[in-house]
Amino acid sequence: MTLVAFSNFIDGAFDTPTATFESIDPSTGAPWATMPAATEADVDRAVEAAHRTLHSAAWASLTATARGKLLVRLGDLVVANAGRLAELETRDTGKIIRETRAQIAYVGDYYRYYGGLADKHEGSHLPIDKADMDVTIRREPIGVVAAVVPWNSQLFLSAVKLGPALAAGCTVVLKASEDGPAPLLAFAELVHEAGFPAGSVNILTGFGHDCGRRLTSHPLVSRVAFTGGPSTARAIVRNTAENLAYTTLELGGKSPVVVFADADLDSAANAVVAGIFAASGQSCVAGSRLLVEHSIKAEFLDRLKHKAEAIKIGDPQDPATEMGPLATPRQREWIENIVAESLAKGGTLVTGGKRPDEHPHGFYYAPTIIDGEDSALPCVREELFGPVLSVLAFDTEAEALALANDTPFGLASGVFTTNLAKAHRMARDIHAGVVWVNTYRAVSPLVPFGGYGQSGLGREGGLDAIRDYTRSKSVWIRISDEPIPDPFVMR
Ligand SMILES: NC(=O)C1=CN([C@@H]2O[C@H](COP(=O)(O)OP(=O)(O)OC[C@H]3O[C@@H](n4cnc5c(N)ncnc54)[C@H](O)[C@@H]3O)[C@@H](O)[C@H]2O)C=CC1
Ligand SMILES: CN(C=O)/C=C(\CC(=O)O)C(=O)O
Repeated sequence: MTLVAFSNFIDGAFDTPTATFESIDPSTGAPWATMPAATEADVDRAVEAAHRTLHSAAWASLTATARGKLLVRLGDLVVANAGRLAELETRDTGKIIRETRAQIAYVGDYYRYYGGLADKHEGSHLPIDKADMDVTIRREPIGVVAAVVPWNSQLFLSAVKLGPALAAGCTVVLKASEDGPAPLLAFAELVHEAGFPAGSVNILTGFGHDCGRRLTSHPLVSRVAFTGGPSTARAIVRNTAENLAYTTLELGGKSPVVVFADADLDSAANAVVAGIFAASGQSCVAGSRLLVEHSIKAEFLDRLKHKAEAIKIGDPQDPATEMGPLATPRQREWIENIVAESLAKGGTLVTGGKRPDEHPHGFYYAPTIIDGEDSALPCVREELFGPVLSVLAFDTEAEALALANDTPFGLASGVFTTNLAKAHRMARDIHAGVVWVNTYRAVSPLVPFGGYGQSGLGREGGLDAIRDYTRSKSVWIRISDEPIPDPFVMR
């Protein structure tokens, strides 16, 4: 079978790669494409192009309004090409087509949102406490941005970086994950078609230890926007010791979903399924810890077991499929090891815990529920990034809250109750960047997103994200005609 060949997009052109690697279709386990493995020299060319463009007359002459229009155009192109990009993402990552189509069509709204904001983030004029001075604060683009993303939801996770970065007037080098990079390399064609000047957006893929390391430590990079795992985040922070780049980190989670006895249990069960089995659990916000009130535990687990066992597992390109494979064999082995260890240490398997017999090829893993009853079990502590739900029970609201916060992570959470006061108390007291009440896994370009603790640093989405791609310049203008008084004291 002929493999489809992809290229890096550097300085406005698609390169002939010097090194390549094969990309595997997770639903078959067979290679289907060759991807460029960006070398350190490729990274240098991309960063130099971004830096040159940032300081070019062409970029400087693009007003914020004009940049905004380019972003809106890019959003429109993403929507128009959502079907094609979705097929590529599904092929390269195994994420089901139902989800990739819908998610990518919505990604268009992220570019439109930041396009609209491009000429609305303003500097300020200060009511300065000195009569002979006039002080304004300019907000200037921070510089060249290195955006580094993982393999799940790559178009989405790129949009929350590229959108505010370009709106702020930065130029960007975006590194797609070495796992499933096809949709981002195809997205580069749309950047080109939208009319962004050569060098303003560069997109490449390669491995973390050389391409990622060089990019995030490059002396011409001023800003790193990273999404990925906590151990990679530590490596990135060490890399940025070289360039002192301002860095934001969107990391993993072990998000609790708290179901009280007074909840609408049908709705809660659907939300729990959405939280842990959608995207085969490969979501940073996966609701991987179910905390359920003791009095309804048996009934609720029974509902979940039936729903989990009814999930249609299959070809991710089939619109009827509800759960596809995991993205990589490495991911599946990690999950299998943690599940085996958790069962050996006393966890009770409610359902799943194995590769589905009817899918011997590809990296499939069955929807799995483990009744924990011990919050020290590895499946309760570790982020699995897979379709594995751990269940713990509580008797009181205080106990539910303590369990919810019993994790070094703090990305997302869900609370299911019909008691408004209880919902507000839980929303106030849960240590997480997002609390969903009577819903789960809802996102919007308008809403900031990010974690507490080991789940990261900084926020993406929403108005304030643009600010993180700017830095302030304070301009002091003396407006007195009198000569400067005593030169030996601070003004
Ligand atoms: N908070 C959020 O918004 C999200 C967080 N994630 C997290 O991402 C993780 C899963 O994705 P993976 O691809 O396995 O993550 P990963 O951390 O292994 O890789 C992420 C990216 O970092 C690059 N990288 C690896 N080593 C590097 C280095 N030394 N220097 C620079 N770059 C390097 C990789 O090539 C890839 O592009 C999970 O922990 C998940 O929770 C995933 C999606 C969203
Ligand atoms: C990051 N996110 C919300 O802002 C949710 C995602 C993206 C991801 O995990 O990659 C999701 O649930 O898929």
